[in-house]
Amino acid sequence: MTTSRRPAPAASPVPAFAADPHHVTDHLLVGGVRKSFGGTEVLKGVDLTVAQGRTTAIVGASGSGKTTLLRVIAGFEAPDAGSVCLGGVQVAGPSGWLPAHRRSVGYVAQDGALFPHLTVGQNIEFGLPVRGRTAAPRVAELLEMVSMDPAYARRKPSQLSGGQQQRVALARALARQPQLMLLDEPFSALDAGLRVATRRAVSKTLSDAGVTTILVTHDQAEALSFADQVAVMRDGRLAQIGSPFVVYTRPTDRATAEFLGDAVILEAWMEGSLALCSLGGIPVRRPPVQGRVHLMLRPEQIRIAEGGNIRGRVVDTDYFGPETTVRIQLAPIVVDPAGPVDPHQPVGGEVISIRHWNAMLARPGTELSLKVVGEGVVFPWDG
Ligand SMILES: Nc1ncnc2c1ncn2[C@@H]1O[C@H](COP(=O)(O)OP(=O)(O)OP(=O)(O)O)[C@@H](O)[C@H]1O
Repeated sequence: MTTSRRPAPAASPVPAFAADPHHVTDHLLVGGVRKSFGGTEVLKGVDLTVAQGRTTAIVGASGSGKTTLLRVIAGFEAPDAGSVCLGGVQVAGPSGWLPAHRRSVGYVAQDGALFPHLTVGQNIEFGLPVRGRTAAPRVAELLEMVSMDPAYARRKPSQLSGGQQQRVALARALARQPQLMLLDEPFSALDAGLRVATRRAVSKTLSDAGVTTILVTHDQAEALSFADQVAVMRDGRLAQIGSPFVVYTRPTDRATAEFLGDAVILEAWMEGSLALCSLGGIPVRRPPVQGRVHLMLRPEQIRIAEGGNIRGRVVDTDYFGPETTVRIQLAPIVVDPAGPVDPHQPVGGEVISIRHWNAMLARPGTELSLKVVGEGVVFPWDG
């Protein structure tokens, strides 16, 4: 997130027009959007579709272009190329431009950006058609929606914590009853417990109201739990778009796999639909290549199991309360010296990380047997 961003000039007075009628259930269509700042291309051709009333999380490393994309959708920046359609109307692009205030879009910035001279109540009223006493019940309702006591309405933003300010910013955005809500890391200032509770409350409020929502976040777990669809942004492009389950279990490349959570990555030899590696033959659905590959499994797919046919020894552990990360060195694979020589035979010995609930079970040096559940994903070998 950068701080000094000026609103985009109205690109042209050309009126917005109705787009392709086949896309009526798609609330938001972003097509081929490019945006540069001072010769640096920040968005390099972004395509994104969000269905009416659904929630998309855009996740990606700092500086990958998430906020810029949100600002283009909101109308605070004009794209250099490509288009944005909202509810079948082109609001940015070669054939139309609608300024931000006419897009029925709510936007909650990373820093909340409340008006410091107004009270909390007046900040929220800003989005309401009524003011003062008439607005009070609705202000109270909106504060409750973001888990705040209505008594806060009389305070100034400077008398609130960062997390409370963020929740007031959400309430102010909700007051306008936008059809599309853009949330730029709105929960990042909240502590862990409040963060989960506020996220649930906001998600429920928005989905009950049928508001299409886009959430930008750094937090992979937040993206996976909040959204119907996750879009992974990397270096100005969306590297993968899919359901949380699909992007987590079937990432399209190694960088996406590692960004979305812990991954066990092993050298393997792909033969048909089996990846042969130090963990045995792991089934892979629709492998993109044969031969030498990187195999990816999630740590929770590797279980400590009595009688499991993979042997390993605990190297060390990291205790996290409900679970412990256990680093295990896989046993070297013993090859029959009298048997045929197979150059693709795995050799074992790699160190992998798995998770286990019982920290006591996994003291360093303990010998364990393991088994793998489910399928792996493979990526072409890149050395
Ligand atoms: N108005 C601007 N002028 C110049 N450069 C900008 C402007 N807005 C964004 N950038 C640059 O574009 C790049 C992407 O910024 P952006 O804020 O979109 O990333 P982000 O993925 O949201 O990052 P973060 O997660 O840290 O907020 C950064 O290098 C940033 O410095």
